[in-house]
Amino acid sequence: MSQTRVIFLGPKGTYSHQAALQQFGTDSDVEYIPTQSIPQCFDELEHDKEIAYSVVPLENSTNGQVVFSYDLLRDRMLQKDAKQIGKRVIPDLKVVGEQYVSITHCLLSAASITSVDQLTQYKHIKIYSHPQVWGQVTNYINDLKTKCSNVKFETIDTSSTSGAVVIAKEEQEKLDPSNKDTINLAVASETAGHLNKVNIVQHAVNDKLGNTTRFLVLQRQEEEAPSVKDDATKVSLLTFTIEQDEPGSLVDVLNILKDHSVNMSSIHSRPYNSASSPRKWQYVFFVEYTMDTNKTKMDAFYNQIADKCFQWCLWGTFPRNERYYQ
Ligand SMILES: O=C(O)C(=O)C[C@]1(C(=O)O)C=C[C@@H](O)C=C1
Repeated sequence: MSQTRVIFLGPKGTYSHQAALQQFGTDSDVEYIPTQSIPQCFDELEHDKEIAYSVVPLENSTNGQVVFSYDLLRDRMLQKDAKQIGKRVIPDLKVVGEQYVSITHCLLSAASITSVDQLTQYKHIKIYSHPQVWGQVTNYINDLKTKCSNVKFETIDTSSTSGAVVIAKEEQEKLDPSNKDTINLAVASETAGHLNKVNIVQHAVNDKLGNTTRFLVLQRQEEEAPSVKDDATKVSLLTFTIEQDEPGSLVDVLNILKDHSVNMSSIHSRPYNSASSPRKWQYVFFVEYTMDTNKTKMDAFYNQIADKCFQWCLWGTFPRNERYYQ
């Protein structure tokens, strides 16, 4: 049986890897292929027909949008050569699922320390992690700085959390084991720590318990989406732009959801600057909503959306993750 190839932000041991495993399981007919960056998770799925799915982070319960992913969706709706039918953009990718991963960050070290108290003996502490993490461990890092007030601190962005463990370990192994000048640490999952055989200096360092990241499962538009139970609650993700100088133009769009008893679950925006417009600062809006497809007249709903938008794109209608919401 041919393997289902799934790409995710690697290396193995990232929270994205965990999300992919939650979605597709550990059967031998699934091949998990790590990528170097979130943009690659979009590009490779679009261009490599051997890849079936991609799993990307979208938002975190502590520090909100993973803007890297939002901007990749935004840019695809706005790109000049996007396939368009009237005002509707038809993207090359669609959303077919979601996963929620409990994010429990650990402080990891390749040096032979096992307690934060031992950090005060160093002159320079370098901590590596994915930029989305810093907003989830702000208080923890500040407390560490207070505890090690005479130590120089440096936080360094990496392409992923488990990638941070690999780099911190490589940097630490360049130093003499007796060195007490610099120590290289990482903030990542316990799994990433075990995979890279490094010490867990401290468990659960995220500021908020229940810290969760939501991931989207992407597929190429033309592929057949996985089957969905008829009674499943379905979520839709819609992006759109409006004539922003028309007062009430955003409300006009949101009123369409209200008029059709569509329940909006989230709204976000991301700025963009269109060279073709005299306006310097515009927004793409992202709304997610659940609807009872037996009650909502879908054609009328989307025709009215089209009337009120400048451009719009339906990224997918996919099953709500029942395990997370039960
Ligand atoms: O670096 C990882 O482990 C990822 O899966 C990326 C990512 C993110 O971009 O938000 C996912 C979950 C965490 O919030 C931290 C990083």
